[in-house]
Order: sequence, then C-alpha cells, then structure tokens
Amino acid sequence: MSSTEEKGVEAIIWRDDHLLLLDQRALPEEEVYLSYHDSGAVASAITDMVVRGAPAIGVAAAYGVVLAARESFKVTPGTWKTTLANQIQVLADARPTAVNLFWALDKMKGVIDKLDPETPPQDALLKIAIEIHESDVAANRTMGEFGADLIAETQDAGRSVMTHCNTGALATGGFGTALGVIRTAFEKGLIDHVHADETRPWFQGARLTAWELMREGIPVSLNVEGAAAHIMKTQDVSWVVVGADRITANGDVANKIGTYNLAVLALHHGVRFMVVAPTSTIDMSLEHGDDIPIEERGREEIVNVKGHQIAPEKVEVFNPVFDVTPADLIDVIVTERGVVERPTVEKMKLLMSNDRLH
Ligand SMILES: CSC[C@@H](O)[C@@H](O)C(=O)COP(=O)(O)O
Repeated sequence: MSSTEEKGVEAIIWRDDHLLLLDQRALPEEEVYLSYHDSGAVASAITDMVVRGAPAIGVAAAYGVVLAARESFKVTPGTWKTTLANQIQVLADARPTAVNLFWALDKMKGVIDKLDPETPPQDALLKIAIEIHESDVAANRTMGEFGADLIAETQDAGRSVMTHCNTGALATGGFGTALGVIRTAFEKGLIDHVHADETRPWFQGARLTAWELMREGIPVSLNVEGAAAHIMKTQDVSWVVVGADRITANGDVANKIGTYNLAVLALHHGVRFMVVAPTSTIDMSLEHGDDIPIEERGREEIVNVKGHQIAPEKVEVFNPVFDVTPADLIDVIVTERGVVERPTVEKMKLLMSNDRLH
C-alpha cells in the first residue's frame, strides 16, 4: 500500500520550500491544491476554511511557522525572533476554538526559544513541523485500533455508526480521528454502514465525509441533521462516533455544532457515544466546557447556500460553529494514550500523566 492509501487523501503537503493545501472549499467538485509561501496567507487559509479540522489546522500552522521563520530571518536578521513572534500571533488569531492550533504553535515556540539567533532557523523548525504532522497520523492509527476494539465489544448493538462533520484524512495530518476508527472498524468487518450528517452550514459531512468514505469504498448514506433521532430509532446504529476541537479537564467536549444534539439523542435511544481525539486536543488548563471560546462565523454562511440567498435578506442570524457536549453524555473518549470511559477530572488527569492508559 502506498503511504497515500494508508493515510487517505493528503490535505497538507510540504513540498521543497513551500506548503500545499488541498482547497477543501472546492471539494468534492474540484481537487485543487493551493501553494503557500508566507505565513500570513496560511493564517488566512485557516480562517477561510481552505484547511479545517482541529488537528489539520495545527499541522498547517506549524508549517506556517517555518515559512514565517524563513522570512523573518531574511528580512530582519538581527531581530528575527521578535518579528516571528508577531507572525505566530497572526496564526494564533486564525480561529479560536480548536486547541490543536495553540498546541502546535506552543511546540514551535518552545523550539524557537532554544535556537541560536545567528543560525538560519528554517531547517530545525521544519523538522519539528514534520514531526507534528507524522505523529498525528500515528496517533490516528492507534486510536483507530482502540476505537475498533470498543466497537467489537458491542457487536450485538448494531452494524452501523453515525458520524458528524468531517474527521477524516482531510481534518487531520492523515487517516482521521473518528473516521479513522470507522475505517479501522470497517476493515475488520465490525460495521457495514455509516450514517453521515450533512453538517450545516459548511456541509463537511456532505462534501467531505461522504467523499472520503466513498473513495474508501465504505458504504455511507447522507442525512440531514434533523433525521438523526429517526435514524437512531429505526436503523441499527450502535455508536455515534465524533471528533473534538477541544476537551477540557473534566471531559467536556467542544466539537462541530450539532454534536451536543447527537449526544442527547444517543442517550435517549441507548446508542453509545464515542469521542475520538489525540491528546493534542485536550486542554487541561480549562476546568470545563463553559470556558471554551466558541467561534461564531458570519451570517452569510447561513443565509446563503452556494451563493444563493435562501432567507430574508435582513433576517437576524446566530451562527455558533461549535457546541459543548457535557462529559456526562459521553461514554468514552478515545486518545492515542488510551481510552477514558465515562470521563471525570480524575480520569483525565490520569490519562495526561501516563504515557499509555489501557
Ligand atoms: C478530527 S476533526 C474534529 C473536529 O475538528 C471536527 O469534528 C470539526 O468540528 C471541524 O470543524 P471545522 O469548522 O470544519 O474546522
């Protein structure tokens, strides 16, 4: 198998001296890679959703720091660390909710602090960015196995799973978080169908998840979000499997708007609820989910569909793009370090203090 087949489609590629991002706004109609030579443009690509998904924006930002460092050293050789700090702040301001962005930037900053100011920083920083990228793929593979083991334990519950938004190769360094579990479970013959929420307003489920699963040959049916309760009641759904953008110390989970709805519905219907996220998504500095900054995006995302206005022009719009699922609605959080059943502060602390919990 080639590495692309193993990881799935490649959303983020470092080639020679620049970054390539698959323009996720154009999928599935067009597969276009855009080239990035400066970090300001990478920050805009994150804000504008060229690249999206919590781990993917962390990886893209790490490469953005490499571009920024090269430029800072060239333009302001005596004070490049100060110039670079400002550019890193622009990357940090790109989106507020996914903590992987700040996690990756902090890792890069830790290395920058130790670099000799007289030596060009690019090579050392590229090495770390590649490590961040590759370790995300490795984490996803491990989580795939852990999550599939859990699905294997509940075989009697049903042969299909439901997912939300896009958590696949596109949303990560490669392979996927929740979609990585789904891929692994399908490979092992544990599930035979995926219900994918369309995920308004960006349609990550319709445009990206359906596309990724169909490329993999995994049977998928697309549904509107409003169909979730009906599907849980009438189809043999064993698990809802979703990703996360930030998990707080008590196990509350911020993820794409609509995830909380699914957790409430899952409890009512006796469907299990699994969150799959690398430990780079866990923010132990926040006690609970109320502390997570929830991104709100523009009204045009709801009022227009593909440039076509579907609501009264002056209608008031509220467009939060993430919600917080309380820990007590979550059966299990799957990470590369192990699984946490029925998350609590104590269990999350134990997870983060151990290399491996399983
Ligand atoms: C591995 S991805 C987990 C989350 O990042 C994903 O579910 C999600 O909410 C993505 O939101 P997006 O707004 O598309 O960046």
